[in-house]
Amino acid sequence: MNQHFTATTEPGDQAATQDVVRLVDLKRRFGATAALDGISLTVRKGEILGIIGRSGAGKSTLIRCLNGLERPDSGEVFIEGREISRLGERDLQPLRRRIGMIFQHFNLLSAKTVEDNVALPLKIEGRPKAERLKRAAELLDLVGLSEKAKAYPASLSGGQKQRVGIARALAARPALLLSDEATSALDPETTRSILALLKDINRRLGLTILLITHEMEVIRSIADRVAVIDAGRIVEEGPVWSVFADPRSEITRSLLGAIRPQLPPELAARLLPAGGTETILRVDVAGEAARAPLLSDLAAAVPGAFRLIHGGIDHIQQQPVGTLFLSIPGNHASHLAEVITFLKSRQARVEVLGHVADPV
Ligand SMILES: Nc1ncnc2c1ncn2[C@@H]1O[C@H](COP(=O)(O)OP(=O)(O)OP(=O)(O)O)[C@@H](O)[C@H]1O
Repeated sequence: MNQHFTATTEPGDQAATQDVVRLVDLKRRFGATAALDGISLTVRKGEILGIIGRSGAGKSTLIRCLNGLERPDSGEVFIEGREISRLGERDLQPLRRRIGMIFQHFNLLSAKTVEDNVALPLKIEGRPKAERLKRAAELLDLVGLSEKAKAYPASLSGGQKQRVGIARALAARPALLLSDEATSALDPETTRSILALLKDINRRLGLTILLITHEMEVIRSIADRVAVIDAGRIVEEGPVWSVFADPRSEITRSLLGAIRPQLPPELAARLLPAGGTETILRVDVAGEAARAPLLSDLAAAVPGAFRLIHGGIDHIQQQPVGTLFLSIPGNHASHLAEVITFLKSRQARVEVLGHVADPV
């Protein structure tokens, strides 16, 4: 497994007791398929952890192990420090309430009003009606839907339905909000507003969120850390900005796909494997390397022209992350080697993409 940073918590220390979820070497097979093949992972209090993987990677099996609907063949599932994977139904029920869930298709009850949907978890807990209605009103205010309290789900837009879903998931004051592809059925603008709401609730209430998704854009918008799973294993894990800046596994690169900066197609089509009069470099920078005046320093350090032909610096989690595409004119191996050595000395990652016959 590629580890972008090492865990700093030791069992028993203060930070470890702050873990809302801890999975230890979780395994679950279905016949010949290893749906979970040794997953170890923690969700720390107050953080947003994203789990991303392609279809069949093991995400649903992981969720079912978390809420006790599936028993792992081996390994442990701790929720707020309590191991749940061998508990019976009766002991599981109160622990399940510690996890609020939101779903792709909202799962609202169509015959109940918005406020009754939101209050449902409290009704199941046997809370008095006055308390349920007060809490539902507070939560509808939190998600910006107070005026819809008496409406029925059918009269709401997808985004409004998901806001109701979020309010309902929070009703019983869970320790963890588990979002299972919660924006996958929404258009991009509604997705942005739901993600902004989740981030806002995370900041204001310190709510811990586990986001399960197959979309990197979702991870990029709000997650603090990301774990990439494939074939039941974690193939890469780290702070979102660092995984975006330096994806180590092929699966992560492929999931990043179009949201990783690329050379424009018309330029990419002109690339030759050898020869040509200019060399095209891809230069990836992040963190300190992206804050430094890299290009002016390059110009000062290595005589000879270069041109910036595409790219720029973006920000993920307040960290600069960027990709610059440079054209190095002339076909002098020693000059090119000097440019590359300089860029690498500044912690940039450099890739020779190819050569072009005519100036870009
Ligand atoms: N009950 C089951 N019986 C047999 N095979 C199963 C069962 N549940 C899951 N699997 C297999 O385990 C693997 C992981 O499935 P899982 O549903 O956890 O993946 P996923 O990442 O949630 O996929 P998707 O995004 O498509 O929902 C898949 O190969 C799947 O076919």
